[in-house]
Amino acid sequence: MNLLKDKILTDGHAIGSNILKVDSFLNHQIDVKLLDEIGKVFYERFKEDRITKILTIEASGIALAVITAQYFDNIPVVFAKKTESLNLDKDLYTSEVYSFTKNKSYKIMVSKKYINSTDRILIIDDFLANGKAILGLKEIIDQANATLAGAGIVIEKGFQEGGDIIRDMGIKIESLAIIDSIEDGVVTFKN
Ligand SMILES: O=P(O)(O)OC[C@H]1O[C@H](OP(=O)(O)OP(=O)(O)O)[C@H](O)[C@@H]1O
Ligand SMILES: O=c1[nH]c(=O)c2nc[nH]c2[nH]1
Repeated sequence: MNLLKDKILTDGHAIGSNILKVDSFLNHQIDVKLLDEIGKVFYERFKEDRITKILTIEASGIALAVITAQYFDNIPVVFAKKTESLNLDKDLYTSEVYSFTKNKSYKIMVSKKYINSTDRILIIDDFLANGKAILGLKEIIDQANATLAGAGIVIEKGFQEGGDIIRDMGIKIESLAIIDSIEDGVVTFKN
């Protein structure tokens, strides 16, 4: 997606050779127009997949999931929670995710009320790095006997292992920008 790649080149910043900082438009301050264009592209890539629900993980995936859902006739968005709270149901699907950016593992939780066996789920997230977030969400989808129809990712870091792991599992992934490398502050793309 050229609009996205141009935005990464103009407004993204490398932190070392592993982290891309895109917090001015994607995961802290949000460029709503860009997100809207991203939502349209995800719809084009998954419109034949009979998606019934979008699943993401808090926090960064939520805005993307909501804007994308509007193009799928306002299907529900469910986001996995990372912290226990009094207003969270007790009957939960859970799994464990290691966060690459936070360097720690946490439990993710989804109420059993919100995913069921007839659902065909589209996972939406801002980044794919080592694939832990997608794998954790897949585990929850599997527990619910629902179907994982695919994953829409805004930025895949192609130099980390997640993309290969997920594709080798036969899961459809659509990444709108795939980064080949980040070297001396310069970002190059694969796609
Ligand atoms: O492929 P992975 O190695 O799982 O990396 C991708 C995940 O990492 C980031 O989440 P983070 O833990 O930084 O939380 P955030 O959504 O609050 O930014 C990002 O939002 C993805 O969910
Ligand atoms: O803002 C981010 N930049 C990254 O490089 C990254 N990798 C996983 N999650 C990420 N989030």
